[in-house]
Amino acid sequence: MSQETGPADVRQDQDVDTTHAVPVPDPASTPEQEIAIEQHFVDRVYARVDVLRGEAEGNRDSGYAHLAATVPGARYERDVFVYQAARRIADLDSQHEGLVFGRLDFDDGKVRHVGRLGVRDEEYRTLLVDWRAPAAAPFYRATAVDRQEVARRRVIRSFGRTVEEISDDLLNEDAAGRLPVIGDGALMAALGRKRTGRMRDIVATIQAEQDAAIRAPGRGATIITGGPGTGKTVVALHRAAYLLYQDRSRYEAAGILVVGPSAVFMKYIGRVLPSLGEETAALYSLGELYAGVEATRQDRPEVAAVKGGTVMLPILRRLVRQTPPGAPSELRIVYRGDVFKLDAAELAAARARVFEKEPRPNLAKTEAGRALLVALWRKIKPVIEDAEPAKFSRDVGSRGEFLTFLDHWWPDLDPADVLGWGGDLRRLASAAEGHLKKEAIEGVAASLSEPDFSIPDVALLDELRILLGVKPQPRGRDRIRSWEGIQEVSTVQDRYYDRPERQARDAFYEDYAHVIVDEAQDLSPMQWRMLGRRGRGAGWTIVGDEAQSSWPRPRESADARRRAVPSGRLHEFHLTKNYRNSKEVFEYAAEWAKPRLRNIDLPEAVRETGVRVAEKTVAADALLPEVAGSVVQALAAVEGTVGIIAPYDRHEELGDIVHDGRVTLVGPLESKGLEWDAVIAVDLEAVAQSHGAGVAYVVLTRATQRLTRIDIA
Ligand SMILES: Nc1ncnc2c1ncn2[C@@H]1O[C@H](COP(=O)(O)OP(=O)(O)OP(=O)(O)O)[C@@H](O)[C@H]1O
Repeated sequence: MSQETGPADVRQDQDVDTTHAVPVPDPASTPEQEIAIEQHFVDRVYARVDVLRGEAEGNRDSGYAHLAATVPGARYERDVFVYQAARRIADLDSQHEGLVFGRLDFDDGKVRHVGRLGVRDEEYRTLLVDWRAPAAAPFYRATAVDRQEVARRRVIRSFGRTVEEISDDLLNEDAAGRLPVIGDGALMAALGRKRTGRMRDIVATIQAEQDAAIRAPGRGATIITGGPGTGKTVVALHRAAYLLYQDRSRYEAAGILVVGPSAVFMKYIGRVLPSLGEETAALYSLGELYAGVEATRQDRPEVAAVKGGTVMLPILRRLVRQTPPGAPSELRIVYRGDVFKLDAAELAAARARVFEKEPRPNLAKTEAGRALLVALWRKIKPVIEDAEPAKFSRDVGSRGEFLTFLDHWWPDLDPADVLGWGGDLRRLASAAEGHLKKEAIEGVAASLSEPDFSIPDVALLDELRILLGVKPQPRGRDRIRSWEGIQEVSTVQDRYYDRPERQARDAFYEDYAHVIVDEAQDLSPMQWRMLGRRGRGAGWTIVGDEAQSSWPRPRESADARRRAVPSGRLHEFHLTKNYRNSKEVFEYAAEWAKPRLRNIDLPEAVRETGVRVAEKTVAADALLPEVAGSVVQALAAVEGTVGIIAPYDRHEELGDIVHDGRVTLVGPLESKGLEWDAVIAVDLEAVAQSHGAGVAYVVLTRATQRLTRIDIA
């Protein structure tokens, strides 16, 4: 299928009529009657979608392309089906979230329904407007002050194909006698729902300030800031879906990269885009952006602070130039009856000459062979006066023993091996001389000698890939699927949740059209460099909250960010309402954080629960029973998830109490971006001491309903 016949054909714009007729409303109608009215409409949409699905299934077998080219109108059918229905309906069905979720009643009596995708009726008139279309904007933007001719906004909540609930918002008071108003606020209902451990889309309740950020232009850099729980993550994901809708051919062909802090976080957000009917973005955590590595280990904060800094650049450059372990220290050859040798110092000098010509060792093998021959020639020439350089080079340069020596002396280097050299204290000390203090060298060497890579190591590996000149691996076919027909639909879910499939492109792919960075305040300069490489020509969406930062040198990071993100137009948005925490939880967190964090950006929490934060202090040996008891209480008090956030050195001790599927135990850094209905925050002062007050503030702002803080006496 060609991109040209893509979604632009099925976009609904303001210049076409996107409203449709409905029975005249009865202001005295009951909730049940109103639900029945919406159910009737929802049934009609699904019936239409089923027809399209059936037709497409038939068409697939009888030569789709041919049909599309010859039958008038068939192109439209094909587009609707292949680009929208086939890709999305299976997802939407299995999400149990309604295809139709919104309705606008205008002052003139016309009605527009808004849904997860656009659907037209038999006569190609709009039945349902895609939420991303301009015609859907009033659903999110209209307010009592700026009504945009909207009299009533209705949120329709369904389970699968069944309408369950309606919630109305009357914007035009004068319409009260004409329109029924049902329900009490879709937003509050959504915020109060139990959490399942997977982030949900917010398509039915996007707020106006969020909508503006979602619909910002794709090019240039969009910066979204806001305190905890203001919806930065969820907005960034809706933005990805919006960009795909806006310019599908561009964003699908070149790709959108979404980067978040940890694998746990990527799993948490992994369902949002499919539930919006999109699954072609590549979702990577910072520990996964080097192909073949899935780092989840955190370094100790002081080690991470060194590894993430640009101080690593000169150190890596020196490391790359070191003699590889196991390289021979002497070259001997026999030429015309005489023995000639290059000793360790001469070999080192030859190595240095190679680097003068080509700094990337993996691209310098020919140069390395040449340097050895030149060094040998300098010895041979005075001894064998009639020797000819060209003949000498040919003879010696093609000998098996010479080539074998070259292979050992100048092996192809793998970034993982070279980074591993840093685990050798002597080697690292030599590379880091003049750049790092002794304790820092020892800490980094100890961490690099671990058997697995840590998250900060991934940016170092990526830097080494460039410094070494690693040849690009044959990339194979991009894992973007071609969506030629209906077969694709049956396994969308299976494949999506199969981890590698959320990574629609390989980790080294560098030509993204858009890069979305979440929790950007935590990116180290080395991580910015790694991301910058992947989005040289991209638009960027950068989302974060400085107060929640765990990176100790924000200026250095800001500088690296400026270099990574191409200069261009800047679009800035600031979100002001906290939708996650109850007022009680957030006020507690804010009071704790205010004296400890500068320039803190405090949003307003919109929801009250009446449940105050519980504080307990226990002796160290009583920690386990206290946490266990709090977990039991929390499980009884909330319907959804319970999170224990504890310093890493407590995990072994506390691991035993995690039996219930609703309970998770995470470290402070993994809690970033996540949320639970109830949170048990263990030893907050220790968290603040080792990771900084910003991370402790993160811990305090993860609970939607209940927070228990357990300190150690
Ligand atoms: N308009 C909305 N309608 C319903 N729920 C919303 C809305 N906006 C945000 N939420 C919910 O609020 C919670 C917080 O959102 P999100 O995680 O995106 O915030 P954040 O700003 O990234 O938070 P943090 O910086 O603390 O990690 C989520 O459960 C999200 O679904």
